[in-house]
Amino acid sequence: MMLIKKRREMEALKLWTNLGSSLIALMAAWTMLEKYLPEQLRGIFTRHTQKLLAFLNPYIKIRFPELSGTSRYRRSEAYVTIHAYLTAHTSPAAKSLKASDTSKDGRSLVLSMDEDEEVCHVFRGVKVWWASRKTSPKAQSISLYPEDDEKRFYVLTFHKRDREVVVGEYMGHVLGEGRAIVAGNRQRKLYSNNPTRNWCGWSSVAFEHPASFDTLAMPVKVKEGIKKDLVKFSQGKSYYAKIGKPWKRGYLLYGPPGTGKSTMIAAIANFLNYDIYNLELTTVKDNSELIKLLLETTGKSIIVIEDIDCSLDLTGQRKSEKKENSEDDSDSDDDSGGKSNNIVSKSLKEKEKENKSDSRVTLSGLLNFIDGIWSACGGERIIVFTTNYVDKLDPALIRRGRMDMHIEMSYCCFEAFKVLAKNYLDIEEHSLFGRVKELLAEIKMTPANVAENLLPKSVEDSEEKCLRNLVEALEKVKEEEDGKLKIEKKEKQWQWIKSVLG
Ligand SMILES: Nc1ncnc2c1ncn2[C@@H]1O[C@H](COP(=O)(O)OP(=O)(O)OP(=O)(O)O)[C@@H](O)[C@H]1O
Ligand SMILES: [Mg+2]
Repeated sequence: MMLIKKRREMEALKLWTNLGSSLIALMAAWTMLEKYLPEQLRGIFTRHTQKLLAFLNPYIKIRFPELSGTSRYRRSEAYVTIHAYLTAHTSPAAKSLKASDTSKDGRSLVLSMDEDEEVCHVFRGVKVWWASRKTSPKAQSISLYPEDDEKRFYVLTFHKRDREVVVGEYMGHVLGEGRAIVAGNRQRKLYSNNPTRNWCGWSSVAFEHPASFDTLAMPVKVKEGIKKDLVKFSQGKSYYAKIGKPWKRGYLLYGPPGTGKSTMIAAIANFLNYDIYNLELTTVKDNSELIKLLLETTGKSIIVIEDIDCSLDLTGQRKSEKKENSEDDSDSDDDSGGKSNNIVSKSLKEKEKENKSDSRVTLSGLLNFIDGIWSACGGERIIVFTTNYVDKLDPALIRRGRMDMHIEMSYCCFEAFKVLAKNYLDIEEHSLFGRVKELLAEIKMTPANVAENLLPKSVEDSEEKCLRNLVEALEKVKEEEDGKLKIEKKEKQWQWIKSVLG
């Protein structure tokens, strides 16, 4: 694609535009005059004037307003995409530029076309002109935020004989490339649902977690399997459409605390370049609020419910207790029918949260959220549940098809330790590795614990020192466990003697 800007052509275009404007002025004068003309003459004259205008001006204009028609504050996707495309392609040609510091790293300047700047592009021999414009607020109106009242838009002008190429191929090219640029520049976000008194919705911060699959300590085979599954999913738009399934996938991550479940979520988000919506179920009022939150999420995102086993009390028992407390507090969204409402049997953590939660979200509401009709809106979403107690979850919640992948995050094995040693100490081999391997085969230590022992505690700490710290910690755990085993053995022997002696 060639980029050129020819003054003469622009001037010719302006001439046509000016001519058009003069005719429009004439039309305006005519509108005033036509009141005084007889009815029959009025129609004829108007028709002919419009034909003359179309004949004299062979150019077609398409306007792309910044704000979409449906919402005053929502930027139109077409405008954003075109802006990205023009910013990438226009800067060398345009003479009047606007600088902003919104590049992804926040360090370099981004130059884009300034308002009232125009550029000419040639696409497959067809010339088009892009102009950046804005309309200012009416002089009489007073606004606290005058900038908000300015309406920006792009205007695309082309000859009517090129209409087919421009509207079809050229716009396809601009939107396709623009979307790719927007995706590449996108600052990913971490959303959380923070209800205030009158408002329930998502608030966001920039997502900057550095975790990746390379830094994740777990067996390579498992990691590769997950990566392949994610790639297949993210490229599966047409496949999902073909098999008639909403384009989403459920992951259940389970395992003891400190085995990397949350870290895995961050690694997935970084791997796929997705946003994260961290859903705190205990603050969701009821099932309809849950659906509302779902509908507000965008595609290319991961919806996370951490510690699903203690996020909510959905037990039938509690439900009836609640009803006793407030008879008229019936939940119209609770359409669970005969379905079991026992998501989990109560855990300690869950009991702790019990008093804090005013949520009336039910299991059926949650199932509806995961794969009801609404769940198909938006597409390209991954839903992740994490739990420390997978056995306590209701099988309906985690059955295949809902939670497609069940991934166990477990204690640190030697393979996982090697990843941590590479990350934390930048070493791949050491004489102490053999001892670490022996110990890890015998005792259970979480990756979080291993990582903490490997972390240098001062600038003087060498790799050797950190590895020794780990070996000492592992040996200490082994001693404790051996001691416990001895006591248990003695206890059993004592019980046996007691039973023999009667
Ligand atoms: N598999 C792992 N690979 C790399 N680092 C890990 C891994 N597991 C734990 N860590 C380290 O331990 C810290 C805690 O891990 P993380 O929060 O991911 O655990 P978790 O399984 O989510 O725990 P919880 O069940 O308590 O939420 C992380 O910040 C990370 O540094
Ligand atoms: Mg966690």
